[in-house]
Amino acid sequence: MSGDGGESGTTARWVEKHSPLYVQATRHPFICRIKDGSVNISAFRRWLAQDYLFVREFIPFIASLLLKASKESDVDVVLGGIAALNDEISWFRKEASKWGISLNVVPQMANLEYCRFLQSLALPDVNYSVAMTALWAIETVYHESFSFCLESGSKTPDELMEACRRWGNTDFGQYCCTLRKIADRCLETSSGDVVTQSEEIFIRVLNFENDFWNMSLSEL
Ligand SMILES: Cc1ncc(CNC=O)c(N)n1
Repeated sequence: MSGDGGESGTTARWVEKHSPLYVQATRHPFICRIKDGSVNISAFRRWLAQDYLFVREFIPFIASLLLKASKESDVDVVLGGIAALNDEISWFRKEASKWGISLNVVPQMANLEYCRFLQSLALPDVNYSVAMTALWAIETVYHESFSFCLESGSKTPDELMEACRRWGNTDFGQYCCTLRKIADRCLETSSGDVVTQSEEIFIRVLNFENDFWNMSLSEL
């Protein structure tokens, strides 16, 4: 991170300021149990089906960012994110069939609420900096969580490695780093009101991610 501004930008200050919440979202018991090999496979199966529904809702949200981006390089980055989702949707279908899971499930409350939040952020009047902060936070929580399961010494079960690599790999980490730089650049020239709104959105994303993991762990 050193030298790329990662320590000094607005987003880095927020991660520091809200670190208990950030750690809760990125080192959740669901993730820790994947990493130590003790995860209940039925929890993983529940997560997979629910996350597929989430990703379906994530597509219109990221498409809304494509419409709002004006800088050519931002358009390229967001377009890359959309292209990756195309591959991701195929992966969910393949993974579901491997596990014998139906993707035609009812969204649970935590998922419904998170998806409703995404829909509200996709509205045309939502500021670009606010929406970009959300995209950075959503992607970064997944990267930080799943890359943790790939660290040496992890006992991540073999059959879960593909999921962990999908969001934990260094290319995805690079994408998150690029999103962070875009968000920081936008926030630098945003009004105080927009900066405040963006920080609130960051906090809400962390809470939604935490609730999503809780939902995946809960016995139903
Ligand atoms: C709940 C949640 N948060 C973030 C991501 C990662 N983004 C796209 O895949 C995800 N799949 N699910």
